[in-house]
Amino acid sequence: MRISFGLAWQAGHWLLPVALGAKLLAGAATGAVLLATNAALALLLAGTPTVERLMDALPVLLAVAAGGVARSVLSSVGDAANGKLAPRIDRAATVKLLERAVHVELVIIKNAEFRNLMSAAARGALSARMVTTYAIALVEALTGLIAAAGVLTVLHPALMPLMVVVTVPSAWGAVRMARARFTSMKRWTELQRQLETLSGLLIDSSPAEEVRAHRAGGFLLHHYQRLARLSEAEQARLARLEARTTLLSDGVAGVARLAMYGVLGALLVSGSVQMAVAGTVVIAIRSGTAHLTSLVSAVNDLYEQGLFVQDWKQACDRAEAEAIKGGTIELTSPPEQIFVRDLWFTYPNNEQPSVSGVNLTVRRGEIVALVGENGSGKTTLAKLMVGLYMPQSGAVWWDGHTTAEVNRASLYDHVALVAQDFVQWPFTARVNVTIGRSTRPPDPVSLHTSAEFGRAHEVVDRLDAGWDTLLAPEFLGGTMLSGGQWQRIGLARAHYRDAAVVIFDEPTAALDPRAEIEVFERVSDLANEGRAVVLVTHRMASVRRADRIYVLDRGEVIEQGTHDKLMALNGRYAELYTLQASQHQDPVSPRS
Ligand SMILES: Nc1ncnc2c1ncn2[C@@H]1O[C@H](COP(=O)(O)OP(=O)(O)OP(=O)(O)O)[C@@H](O)[C@H]1O
Repeated sequence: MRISFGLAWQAGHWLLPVALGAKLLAGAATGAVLLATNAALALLLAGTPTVERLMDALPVLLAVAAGGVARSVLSSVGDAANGKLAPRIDRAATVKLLERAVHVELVIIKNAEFRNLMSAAARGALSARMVTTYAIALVEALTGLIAAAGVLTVLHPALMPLMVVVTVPSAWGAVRMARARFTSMKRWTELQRQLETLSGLLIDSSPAEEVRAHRAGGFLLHHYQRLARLSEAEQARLARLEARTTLLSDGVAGVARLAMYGVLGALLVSGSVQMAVAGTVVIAIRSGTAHLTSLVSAVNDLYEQGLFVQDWKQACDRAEAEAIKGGTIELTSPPEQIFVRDLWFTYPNNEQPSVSGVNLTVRRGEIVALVGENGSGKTTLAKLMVGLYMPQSGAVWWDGHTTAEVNRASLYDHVALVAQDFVQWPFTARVNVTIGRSTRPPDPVSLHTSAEFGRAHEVVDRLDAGWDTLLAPEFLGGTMLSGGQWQRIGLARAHYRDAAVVIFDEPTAALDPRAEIEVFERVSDLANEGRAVVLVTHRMASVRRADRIYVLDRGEVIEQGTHDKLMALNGRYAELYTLQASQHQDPVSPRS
């Protein structure tokens, strides 16, 4: 509640005190209505009902009605204030989480444990508004209950215990069911997530080909049915428990109510209480029981949602602690050279380092190629070079400063990235390119040049709305691009970024041969224009023109030099190159 109230204050200032205050007064109004009811009954039941008696009681009856109206108005004011506040809390909590998440170190954001925490936190952000809503309901229920108990005590000291006796069975039933629902919900949530995953696989478009061609649908459906039956069994168990609990608590409450009427009768007969008081007692106990049930359910809901809010808080704190720290040195101009010295890097939870004792240099105007078999550490090394990961030992120097010393935002300003899994933004084609430099207003001239660079104009020319076409088939009016068409957009984006250091990580994997050759020619142009280009690729033919080639094996540089030098060495590079070249040269006889 403390966390949610903090958010509520930030998001809506006086809305929370207004909501709480209104509900508090609504609860107090319940007490006033009960007292007025008692007074009205006393006047009406003082003797045989006559018109005069009714007229005498009229002001008190009007007070009862006014009290009821005031209670409803106050309660509605509370609801309205909360209605305005809740979405604001939602936004405040979600934005806070997203603001922190966007600054978390890359290596942490990819960590599975952190990912779990983040998905729990996303749910927790929504729970923050619910905690406030339940807290407000709790205030109303608690004050209503206190008011009913207070009125009973004022009427006769023996009456308060009567209410306790009558309300305890209902409270017991409510608590028992709340606990059972909470325990069940924890089991049910896991099951529900599995069910959602399975139904997603059956409905979504990306696995659709394999679901059909490999006929995986039956297998998935079978599992869905099995889990759904488990979920049904859990719900049926809960329904049975609820029926038993309600029966028991209602039965005991019925007996308790009988006892209450017995005691009330005895008090009436002994003259300890008046008939009017007895009537008020019945109303007060009913009101008290209703408030108590709301109270128990509000406490339970608060507890349940509170756990999720704690997840949210934990994720926000963790994200803050794991934020990119970086140094204070601002890189105002691009580096002339990047050199890597005795670099070591191990991913969290991995035992083997992915980069071991690497030394390399790349200067502006050069193309440096990283080659090696799958998992040899090429991508990791490239990310270390541009400060996306921080080395555990050794350093990456950008001229005279290490990547650990500089302000990382100022460093990223000089980096363009065409990653293996570059993002297919669910925006228009134009935004998909200009997002490369989203801090500047879109520039049509640069857009045109960059589209030429990536041969993206050929893709855009064929789109119905050209640059304004939405590249997201999942939204209305959106269209779908092929893998190679997307890659062209990705290349244009990296070019549009206009950065001095460009990382190409398998930039042409999905391109047709003609486009691939053209792109590699343009990569050379980028270097000629004075950029430092790091090229990660398995296309051996395209690394021939690199100024230096580094061959990696299990995180280590095992060979380095120009194409000619490495071929003459007749080592791993020569082996990989010859292997790939022979695929195109060896005569192939048709299968008989
Ligand atoms: N996020 C990660 N968490 C843990 N280990 C990782 C992560 N990313 C990569 N690795 C591991 O680091 C090693 C090097 O991976 P990297 O992606 O750098 O290789 P690569 O040479 O680029 O491979 P490929 O040619 O297949 O793209 C691999 O063993 C991989 O399993």
